[in-house]
Amino acid sequence: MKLQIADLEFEPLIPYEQIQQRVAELAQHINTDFEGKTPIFVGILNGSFMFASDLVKEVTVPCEVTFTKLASYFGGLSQTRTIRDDFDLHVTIEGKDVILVEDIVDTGNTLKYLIEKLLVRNPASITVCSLLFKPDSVIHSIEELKYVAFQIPNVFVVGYGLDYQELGRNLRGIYKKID
Ligand SMILES: O=P(O)(O)OC[C@H]1O[C@H](OP(=O)(O)OP(=O)(O)O)[C@H](O)[C@@H]1O
Ligand SMILES: Nc1nc2[nH]cnc2c(=O)[nH]1
Repeated sequence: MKLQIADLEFEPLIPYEQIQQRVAELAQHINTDFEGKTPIFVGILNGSFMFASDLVKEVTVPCEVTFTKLASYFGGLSQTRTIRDDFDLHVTIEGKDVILVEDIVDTGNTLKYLIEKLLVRNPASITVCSLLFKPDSVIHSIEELKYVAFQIPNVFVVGYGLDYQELGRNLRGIYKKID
């Protein structure tokens, strides 16, 4: 089933059921790895809102949940050089185990920026959990990236929180751009 979003066509890549299954598996890993701890999940808005919501529902260790907002694609297909820091974390992370929740790691630029910013606040640890990872696109490798639901090729995707021109975030599955 093809999908038109603004001027581009997309086709299905990952169905909703498969996403739910992998999200539950990642949460199980987190439950095991963070047993006895109280991590703080930090969702990176906008793209991570749906993933963060589904992920924390499967988490059974006590945890905090908060969000920060960064943007650099501004609805387009490729990254601009500027990272816009829309809103910062307003909770202290000193001494806490931070789990950053991303929808996608592409060049790694967003996470590099955010991790450098948060490290000076002296968290106990920083770990990254991302729904999608494009290994062929990485410019900055992120050693904190421990949990990945799906590795995908270097294609532009929308759905399940991800947008094209701010559209498509509400789609249940993930769709890839048709060339
Ligand atoms: O690894 P990178 O190349 O930095 O790309 C990943 C970032 O790009 C997207 O954000 P975007 O700027 O599109 O903002 P949004 O989450 O509000 O859609 C996505 O949510 C990641 O934060
Ligand atoms: N919507 C969307 N945002 C991105 N940010 C980095 N890569 C992507 C992508 O493939 N799709």
